[in-house]
Amino acid sequence: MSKYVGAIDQGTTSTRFIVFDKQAHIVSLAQKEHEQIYPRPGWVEHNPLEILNNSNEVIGAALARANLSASDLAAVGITNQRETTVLWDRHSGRPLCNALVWMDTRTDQLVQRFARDGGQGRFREKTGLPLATYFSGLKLLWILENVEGARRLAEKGDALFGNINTWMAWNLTGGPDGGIHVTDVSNASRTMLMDLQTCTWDKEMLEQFKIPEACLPKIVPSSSPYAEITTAPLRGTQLAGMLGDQQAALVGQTCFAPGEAKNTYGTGSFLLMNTGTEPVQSKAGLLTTLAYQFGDEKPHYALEGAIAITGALVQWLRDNLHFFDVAGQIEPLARSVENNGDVYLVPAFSGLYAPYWKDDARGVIAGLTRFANKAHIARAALESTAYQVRDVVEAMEIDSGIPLSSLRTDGGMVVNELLMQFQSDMLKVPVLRPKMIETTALGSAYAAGLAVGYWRNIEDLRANWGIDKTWEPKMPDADRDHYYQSWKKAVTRSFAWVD
Ligand SMILES: Nc1ncnc2c1ncn2[C@@H]1O[C@H](COP(=O)(O)OP(=O)(O)O)[C@@H](O)[C@H]1O
Ligand SMILES: O=P(O)(O)OC[C@H](O)CO
Repeated sequence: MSKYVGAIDQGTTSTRFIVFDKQAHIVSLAQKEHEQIYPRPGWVEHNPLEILNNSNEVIGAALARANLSASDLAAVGITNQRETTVLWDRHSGRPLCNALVWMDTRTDQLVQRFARDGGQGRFREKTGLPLATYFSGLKLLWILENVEGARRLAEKGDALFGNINTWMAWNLTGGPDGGIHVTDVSNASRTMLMDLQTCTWDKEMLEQFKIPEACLPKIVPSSSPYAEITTAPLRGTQLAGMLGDQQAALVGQTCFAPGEAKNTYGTGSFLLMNTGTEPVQSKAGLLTTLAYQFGDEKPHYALEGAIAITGALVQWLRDNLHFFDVAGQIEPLARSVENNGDVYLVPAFSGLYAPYWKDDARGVIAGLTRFANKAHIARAALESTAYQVRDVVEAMEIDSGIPLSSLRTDGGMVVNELLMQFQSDMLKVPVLRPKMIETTALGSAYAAGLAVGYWRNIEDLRANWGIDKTWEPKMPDADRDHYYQSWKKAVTRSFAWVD
């Protein structure tokens, strides 16, 4: 048996390759950011070929760094930014256009069209998702309607649809020369085209959205020996795991029991609670989603509070307003003032996701006075993450009937101690940061490792989890209430901006 397992973590901002050992320690890691393309307000694109090149680069770099070769890996898993949509020519392997990123809002007209035709309730019951610009089905429809030749090729099966996991798997396993065209249940559940109960493409949804089945991948479990990788530098390794990144973090945090939950703080933030082997419909604005399916076991479901913009707001302060040069500098800047100076920043850049689902909301800064300065805005930006997480925690408590007793966290923002303390204060529960915060990559490594017997069962995985640091709530109730009520007021100011 080889010594390690590898994970390709293709996120919104960057691509990582991480090699893990059996105790879930990182043996090697390489990472590279890719370009964010903003052709118009509300549009966000990635170049799928750049992502592919970066992925090959980081795989090569991580292996070289630890002096490893493909034969040292028992298996490889993929985890990915979800919903982001690619359509490519199956003969040339070239994408027909840039990938439409999950936070892109260009499908707002399509959303309105289908909302007018009714169906919202029925779509939600089948797919677990509200009609919104977020999901892949309408992004694919937009490409079919707007990119020349796309529909003709897709109907003949000459153009293939995939989220980033599918795009990567196809390329890793041969591309035009026999690459597998598959997606796992967790990713498929974000297209709005899959029936949650049967885990198959839903004929009625395909018909409604006019999506030709010929371009769709086969839906497979999240953990299974899919195929051998045929391209260097991983040639000969089994591709055996595939999970949307937020579901992967749930697995990486070993939230296998109903009621167990985690929150990942990255570009956006995503709180997922395992609800067991039956889907639970949300009444409070959450998504019902596939969590994972290991081999031929029953799939597990989750309730999800998806927040579009959290870490992306830090990037926006860095790149668009030039407040600082690197993301980590937001913490000393925000700490340089005593509090937010009554400033609230609602980052509704892509509308508001859970629990509001307002496509027509846009960002606002509320409460500005002559007193407010750059540091107050930075502090308000960090705080907006914690308020948004409280919004989805409250919804989760309504839907699950389970009060949150503590929050397991991970993702790029959890190094920010000011944020972690404020989060604990806003939720009035302890916030836990595990020793391993690369839980997204770890989750897909777990899926791949389980498929080939590298780990025997989920008990092996649970044994690897441990806490690095805990933050306890210490803010007086009156202050907590003041902050959160002001936030709720600011949120209403962002509504109904787009006509
Ligand atoms: N010290 C920090 N404080 C606040 N935000 C941070 C900090 N360091 C990184 N970030 C944010 O974390 C995000 C990156 O997290 P990551 O989990 O790698 O994201 P993704 O998986 O979405 O690509 C970026 O949006 C960045 O702005
Ligand atoms: O790449 P991340 O970590 O920002 O995650 C993006 C989500 O998968 C979008 O649904």
